[in-house]
Amino acid sequence: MIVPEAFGLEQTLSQHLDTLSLQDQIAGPSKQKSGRVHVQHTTTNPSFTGTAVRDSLHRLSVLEQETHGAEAEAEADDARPSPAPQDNLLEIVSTPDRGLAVFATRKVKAGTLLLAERPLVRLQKHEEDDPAAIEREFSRLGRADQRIFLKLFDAQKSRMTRVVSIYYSNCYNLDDHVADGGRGGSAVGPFASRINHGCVPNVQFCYDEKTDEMRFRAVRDIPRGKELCSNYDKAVFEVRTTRRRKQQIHYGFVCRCEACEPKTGFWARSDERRRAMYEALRVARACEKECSSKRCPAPPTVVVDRAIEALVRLEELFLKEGLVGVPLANTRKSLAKWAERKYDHAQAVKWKTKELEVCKVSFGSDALRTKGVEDQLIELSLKVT
Ligand SMILES: C[S@@+](CC[C@H](N)C(=O)[O-])C[C@H]1O[C@@H](n2cnc3c(N)ncnc32)[C@H](O)[C@@H]1O
Repeated sequence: MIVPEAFGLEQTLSQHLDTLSLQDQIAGPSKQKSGRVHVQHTTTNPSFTGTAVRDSLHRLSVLEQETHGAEAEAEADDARPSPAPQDNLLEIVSTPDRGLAVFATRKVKAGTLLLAERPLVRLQKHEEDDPAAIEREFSRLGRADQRIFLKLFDAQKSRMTRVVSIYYSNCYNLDDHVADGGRGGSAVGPFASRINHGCVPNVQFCYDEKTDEMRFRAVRDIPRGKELCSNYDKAVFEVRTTRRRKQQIHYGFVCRCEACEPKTGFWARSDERRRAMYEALRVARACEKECSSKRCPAPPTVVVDRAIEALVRLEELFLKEGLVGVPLANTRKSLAKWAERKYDHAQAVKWKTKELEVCKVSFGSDALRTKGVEDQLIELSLKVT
């Protein structure tokens, strides 16, 4: 995910999301630093369609068992531990129009941990803007890892070194996944870097600070042969033309997912749903502003009810559109907060329980956020008479 904040990009409605506690939606590789890079859609990947590409991936998680080469064995020293998913759930395939892509080799259930890998390169928050820091971390890699890194996607060809450009083309933001005072920053993972963007993502990124692992879980059931996609953008409520403009400017590609190039009546109405999401967010945001004003110590019932109505609508829209990961969790979190403001603890428990369900699926039971939600649920339950 990446770090629009860290790379000085426009905030637009993500500011609204902050207030609504919807801030940690972003989940994809970083946008290129605005003003510094002219991103063009180029691919250095081979374009042989439908061929599993395993040459550069011998040390990567899910393919590890079947692809250990002598060289990898020799250099596998500085070695990341084998990731949690041990069987070959995923494969990397070259596509004609979007470079390499990750596919499920068999049906997986929502909540399945698909990938867990330690970063090749990770930077602290204060270093992300510093090309010398990226070069330094790269130079500390073993030769095999350097080769893997240099084969990753490079979104641009000029103005910054290849190593720096590859870092910005593939890094995920870690800030939302660390405890206060934690290290945050961003990281590039060898396998994670091959996951493409989709506007209706089926995987959710999460970083585990304890194990230093980048993890991806299925947020819905994924059929065999389906591509895994994460959402690179926070702004899930934008319509396809806006998304496209941003994708072209910041990443240099045009998404052709079901929401961007609808082939059914249902997906043809995606923009309608996203406009309605935007409107619901706008109303909830206005209520938040009203309630946080100093002149309004206790929120009027009418405002609370308006906010809840808007957020319930938003929740329905997310479910309908299939945005069932972080956006849904954050909406339920906001609903629990508004129910509490109304002293309706039973409703607050209901929404917190629903938030917890999504967190377990999207982040896993041991994730920081999931554990935090569990604690909040216990506290809330004590208030229910
Ligand atoms: C982090 S890389 C993802 C893996 C990449 N396809 C590769 O070959 O390594 C990000 C780049 O992949 C391509 N990409 C990602 N999602 C895409 C999509 N939905 N449609 C077209 N290209 C996409 C873009 O070139 C983007 O800048």
